[in-house]
Amino acid sequence: MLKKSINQSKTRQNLPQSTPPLRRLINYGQNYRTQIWQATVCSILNKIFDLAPPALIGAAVDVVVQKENSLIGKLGVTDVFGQLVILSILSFIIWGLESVFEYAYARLWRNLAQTIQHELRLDAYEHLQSLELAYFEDNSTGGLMSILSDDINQLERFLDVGANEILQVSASVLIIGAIFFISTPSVAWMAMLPMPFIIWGSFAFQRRLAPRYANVREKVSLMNGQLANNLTGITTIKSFTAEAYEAQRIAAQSDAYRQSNRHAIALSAAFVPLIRTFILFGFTSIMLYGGMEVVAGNLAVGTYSMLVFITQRLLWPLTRLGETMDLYQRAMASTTRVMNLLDTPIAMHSGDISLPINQVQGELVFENVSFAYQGREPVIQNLSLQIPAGKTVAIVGATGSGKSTLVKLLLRLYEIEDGAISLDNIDIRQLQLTDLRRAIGLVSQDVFLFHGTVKENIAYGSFEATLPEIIAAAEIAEAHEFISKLPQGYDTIVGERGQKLSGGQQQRLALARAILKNPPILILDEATSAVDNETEAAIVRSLEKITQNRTTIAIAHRLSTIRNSDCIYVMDRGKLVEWGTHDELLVRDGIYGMLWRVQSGLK
Ligand SMILES: Nc1ncnc2c1ncn2[C@@H]1O[C@H](COP(=O)(O)OP(=O)(O)OP(=O)(O)O)[C@@H](O)[C@H]1O
Repeated sequence: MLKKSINQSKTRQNLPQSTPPLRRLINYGQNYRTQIWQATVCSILNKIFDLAPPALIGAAVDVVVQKENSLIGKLGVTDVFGQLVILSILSFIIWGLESVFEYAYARLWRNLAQTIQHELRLDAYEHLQSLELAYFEDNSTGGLMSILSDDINQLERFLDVGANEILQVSASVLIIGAIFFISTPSVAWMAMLPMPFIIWGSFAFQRRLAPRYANVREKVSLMNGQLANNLTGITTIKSFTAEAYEAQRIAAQSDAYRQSNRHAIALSAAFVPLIRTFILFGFTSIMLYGGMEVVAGNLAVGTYSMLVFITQRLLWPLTRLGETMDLYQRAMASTTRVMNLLDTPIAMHSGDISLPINQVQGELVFENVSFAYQGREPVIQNLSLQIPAGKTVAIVGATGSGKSTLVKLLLRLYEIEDGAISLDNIDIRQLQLTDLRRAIGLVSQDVFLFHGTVKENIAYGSFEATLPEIIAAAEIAEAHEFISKLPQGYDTIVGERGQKLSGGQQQRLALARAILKNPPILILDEATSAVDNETEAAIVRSLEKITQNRTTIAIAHRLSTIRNSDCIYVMDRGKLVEWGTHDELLVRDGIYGMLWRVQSGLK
């Protein structure tokens, strides 16, 4: 299924963002052309059979008034009862077919709506996952959530009923218009008179409603952003007793949403009454003029009653156009947002060179690397560093000096501006992204645990791992003991973001996760900062075994944990200022020497 949707997104062409949303949607839906045609045919056939009863009523009146001279009578059945029997049989057939096609179109449209919303959500999610981190920094989680859920649901609602409604109203107008012009050309123009006004009115409404609904979607997104942020930060809200303040902020966002909806409702509610006025004009004209024509003997009674019925069938459904238009406009506002997401270009492209994990040696070279976050001062400047395969190096330096940024550049979470980073002499931009990232195990400063069990969280990324392997990794990370004491051991649920565990416990699970991944390159970014000194010492001891013959980069503020590294690099404001072993750096007596003295209490 995943593969299918990837292929589907490949077959559609990217249209410019200025393209009308409906065209963008049709372009997206080209893979469903067959289903759309089938559903369209069923909708139209259903409408045709739905329009037949007025003709039957007209024929029945014709039979009882004209008797053997009726239309059916002229076909050869002179007996009135026989004529009525024929009409009854016809009614059965017509109503039966109408029901069959109603079932068919409802099933087809509704399933199509489900399929398109499912595929669109998957496509949008997969695309979102491929976007670079900077995109997520510029867009709120809540806002993106509202695109993936609300906006896509809005589209589903329109496809569910709206598309059929538009088709059937159009079919009614065409069929009934044709009947009118064929049967009674003299009064046909009267029934058609309101049409140009209705069409003009609909377009005028659409134009004015579109920006109002775009505004509604924008406000929903802002409100969801705020809600998601507050739910994530609920502990902070409580600890700062900011509940009233936050409730007020949500009230303001919710009110802005309400106001934007009011603005849209003010216009959309006026649509139906306005259309009704036009319709009334057409309906009463037919009734008056047609009636007078019957009295004058220019029009048959049967034709007259059919005309009155059919005018009503033609014009009244147009009042429903208001609701459909509403659904349509909302859906188009949502389509624009979903399509904009789908058309956001992927800035980070994978290279072509494959480097299977079992062939990685682990030699890393940074060569004159420079980097700045978007719109910020440079964070890394002209930095060069070489890590031989299998060695352990440490990076230390003041907070904000760019250590974590270096790791993000190595993982290609951001693209460097200048210079080059290579793994085993291959520029990482030429490597397949998945191969590069599979080769690296990262325990980052901010641990993220998923809602699920301890076991699942350790095995995240190593989905095939067996329980003994998971336990072995947990033992190295000094996590086995506390896990065993949890109520359900390895099956204990950790809660969203791991909130049912302490900071140190979360960190050890993340460490176990990286150890289980068994990558040729291991990066420990403050991996033990949240555990006590004793546990940290135990972890460092067990890590010493597993970091042998594995390229390891350790970032740490507590220098005692990295003193045995093969080389220690000291960073200061984006540059490497000192490097060497622990002893060499102490002799040098620079920044490292000073930091060491402070931490070991010598000064
Ligand atoms: N996503 C980002 N967008 C903009 N600026 C950023 C971003 N991430 C980090 N920075 C900035 O880049 C600089 C380096 O950050 P980095 O996280 O690399 O420092 P660090 O040395 O790892 O610090 P610490 O020891 O506190 O973890 C900081 O000034 C920070 O404000």
